[in-house]
Amino acid sequence: MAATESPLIIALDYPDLSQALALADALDPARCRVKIGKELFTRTGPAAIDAMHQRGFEVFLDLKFHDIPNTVAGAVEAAADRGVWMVNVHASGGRRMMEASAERLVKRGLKTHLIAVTVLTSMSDDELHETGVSGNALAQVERLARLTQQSGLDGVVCSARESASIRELCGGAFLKVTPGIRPPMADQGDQRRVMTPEAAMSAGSTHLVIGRAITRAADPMAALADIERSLSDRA
Ligand SMILES: O=c1ccn([C@@H]2O[C@H](COP(=O)(O)O)[C@@H](O)[C@H]2O)c(=O)[nH]1
Repeated sequence: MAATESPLIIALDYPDLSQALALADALDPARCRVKIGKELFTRTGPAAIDAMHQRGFEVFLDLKFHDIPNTVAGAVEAAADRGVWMVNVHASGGRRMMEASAERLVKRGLKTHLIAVTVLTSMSDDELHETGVSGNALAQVERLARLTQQSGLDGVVCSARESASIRELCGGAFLKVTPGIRPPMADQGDQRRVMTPEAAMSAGSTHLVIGRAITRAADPMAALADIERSLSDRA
């Protein structure tokens, strides 16, 4: 499997494998990675991962594990044994959960990147307050990013609006994987903390997760090409 230099990760949020494969077969693993999330994985199980690997893609398995330390460490190990490039947990699961997961990968010599979700990009400050968090999203993302780094993980999932702060706080090598990416004029949908691809890269995101802006476009490959062009114009 060839590693790509591209920051783009395409979210394959489909209800069946055939739709995911139809897009994957049009994509080039040298130009992007793919993300398998809860919907596709719950429908297909590991078959989706294996199918993407057979096509040469590096896979981000986005199952956002959140459970007791022993359970999450076992799930992370199982994902890494499947050969995925990246897997994630919820940072709000706490230090012991994240440490147990990171230590399990080190103990087994598994190279899968382990990152933690801070505050979902669909959440506004008001929605966050409803869950009992008193500060705003930025303050909570910063708190959880610091905890994630101290726990030995490789980076976080955050919105691109927080990337510059997290770069400042945790350094450039710490991964900032940012969903909530919307090209100019694109429908925001259920996302609340969004940014354009160019602005996200300028803010310090290391990877951009893009789903519906490509998968629901009338011409997904043209939508991808537009995004790539916007990023190369910026460089
Ligand atoms: O905070 C988060 C964490 C994960 N996601 C996932 O990213 C994609 C985004 O899809 P779009 O269609 O581009 O909005 C999706 O798979 C989410 O599960 C996120 O959006 N926010």
